[in-house]
Amino acid sequence: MKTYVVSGAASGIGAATAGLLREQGHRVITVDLRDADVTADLGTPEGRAAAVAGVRALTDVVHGLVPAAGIAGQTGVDSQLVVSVNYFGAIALVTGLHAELTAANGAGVVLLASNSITGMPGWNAPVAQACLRDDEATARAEAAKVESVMVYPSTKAALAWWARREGVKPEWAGAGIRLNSVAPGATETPMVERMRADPVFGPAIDAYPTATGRTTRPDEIASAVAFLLAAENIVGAVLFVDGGTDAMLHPISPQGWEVTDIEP
Ligand SMILES: NC(=O)c1ccc[n+]([C@@H]2O[C@H](COP(=O)([O-])OP(=O)(O)OC[C@H]3O[C@@H](n4cnc5c(N)ncnc54)[C@H](O)[C@@H]3O)[C@@H](O)[C@H]2O)c1
Repeated sequence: MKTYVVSGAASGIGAATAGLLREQGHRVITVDLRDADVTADLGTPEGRAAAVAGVRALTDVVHGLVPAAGIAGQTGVDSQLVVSVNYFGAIALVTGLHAELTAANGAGVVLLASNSITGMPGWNAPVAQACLRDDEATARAEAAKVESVMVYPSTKAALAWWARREGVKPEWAGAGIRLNSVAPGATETPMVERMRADPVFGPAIDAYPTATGRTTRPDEIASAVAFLLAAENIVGAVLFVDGGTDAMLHPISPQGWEVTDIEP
């Protein structure tokens, strides 16, 4: 039995992930605004500190961490809150639990990115850059200039890039901690229901093509997360789970080479 920490576990993908890990016989410590072992607001520095302290009070060892708490960018949602919850709330859990992850001697971390990182190419770069400099004040200031819908993919691109950049460093890979990301497409959770109800951006949700002809179920994301948690030699991967949307829109791998480069 391993001990996993899942944030955002009160709903959607986090709930499905916590459920699957429990079914597999593991202990799961949940973190959320509500209905969780550790109740904390990951949108504030105080809340993040309380979340880390709350988890530490329950365990000395964390075999895997899934920071799934997040909010969508949509009409009426504060762009700055999207930055603070989605990026800084997730990274604070990972860095704050470094000692407990190291103690596992082979831990996995799976960040929740999004296929919007390639599906919405106009996302705001200054926000992502400030996130990656760990500069929350600038990231929030840049976010305040744009619609939250374009800030959302910035935070998700920054998460995926952080896992690739940091994942190969001695303090993570050398400590046996594998950092990876899952990039879901539209997944049938309360978040996507709220986005569909958005009068401006709602229609876009179901406008993206999929090769499978359907959106993704939360349990399908949970399976991919559980796979990456257990995959012992995968580092810095960005695993798209989106029915083929990314492959259809962009015949370019995350490594930067084009599929046409290797075709005869
Ligand atoms: N559903 C999708 O289509 C989709 C697609 C790509 C990525 N994602 C990502 O997957 C993750 C889970 O999304 P979901 O669809 O399950 O959403 P959801 O709204 O169903 O669940 C999100 C959870 O995060 C929690 N949360 C929100 N703000 C918080 C805060 N400040 N502090 C602590 N907890 C907080 C909520 O209480 C909720 O339980 C998110 O990071 C989201 O961006 C979702």
